[in-house]
Amino acid sequence: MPEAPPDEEAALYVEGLDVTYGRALSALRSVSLTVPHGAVVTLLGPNGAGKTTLLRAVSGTLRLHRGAITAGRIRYGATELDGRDPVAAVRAGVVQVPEGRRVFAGLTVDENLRTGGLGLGRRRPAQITEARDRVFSLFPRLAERTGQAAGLLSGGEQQMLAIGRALMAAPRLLLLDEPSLGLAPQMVYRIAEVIREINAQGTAVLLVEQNAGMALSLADTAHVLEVGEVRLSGPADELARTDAVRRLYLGETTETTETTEETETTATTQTTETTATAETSGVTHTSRTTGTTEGQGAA
Ligand SMILES: Nc1ncnc2c1ncn2[C@@H]1O[C@H](COP(=O)(O)OP(=O)(O)OP(=O)(O)O)[C@@H](O)[C@H]1O
Repeated sequence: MPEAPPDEEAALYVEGLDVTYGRALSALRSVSLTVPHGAVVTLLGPNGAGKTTLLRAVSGTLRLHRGAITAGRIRYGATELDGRDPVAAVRAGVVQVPEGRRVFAGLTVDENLRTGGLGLGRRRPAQITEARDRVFSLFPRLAERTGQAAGLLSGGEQQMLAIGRALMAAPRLLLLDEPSLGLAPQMVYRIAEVIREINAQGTAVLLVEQNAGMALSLADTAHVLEVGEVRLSGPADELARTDAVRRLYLGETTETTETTEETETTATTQTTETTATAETSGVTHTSRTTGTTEGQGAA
């Protein structure tokens, strides 16, 4: 067994990150967060908030989408990640499962899995077998369908395959973009179980999810992104009790709860010049002064 890295060497640090697409579109502003070794961290937020952009920046796939980091930094342990080099991210142990279950429809399950971890260069056959065994123990259905074309799998099975392919690179940090999207409730439950299992085996997870209930039940820490900025951060269970999250992301009609006495910065606050943060019961609200407010519902 390789020696486990010290915690800080297997943690993701995003510091003051700005990302733009093209010349004009600012998608992220001053975003900072950490994914500690072995943790599950979730990003919530409405459509267009910048969640996928953050995952792309970390996985080095920004340039493929004509995006670029214009300020701030990302590092995984000692490795600097610049948003432009997916191979560097994979080599550092950071692998993304993109939204939309992208599998190679014309290739078999086995061939799809073999494309996982290609950026790692030459690996010993034993390492590949070990990675495949891990995938098959998590997803026995894939083991039964190794010779089947991926395009003929159900939506849930394709999602399993997409996650399985990422696991073939033996990531220490897995980036998951909307893994439950469009799946039947039973399959959503299964995917949640799998995420828990992957994490229990020592892989940290940065999870983007529209299904906030599922995401908050899995995560240690949660951040709410709105219009490119982190607006709320804290332990997932505490965030789940705030009025803003209950109303906007968990679909509840809220009355003020016993646990949240603070004035909330809701999803409706926009724009800004100076930043103020207030901490109450572990939840950090980041609000911007001089802002206008305007309704903006959750997706
Ligand atoms: N390739 C691109 N080119 C230009 N603008 C983009 C591109 N990808 C995303 N954007 C814009 O960047 C902003 C953030 O988008 P992003 O997809 O990161 O948000 P999101 O929170 O993941 O939303 P969703 O849940 O809809 O995927 C949006 O305004 C979006 O329109």
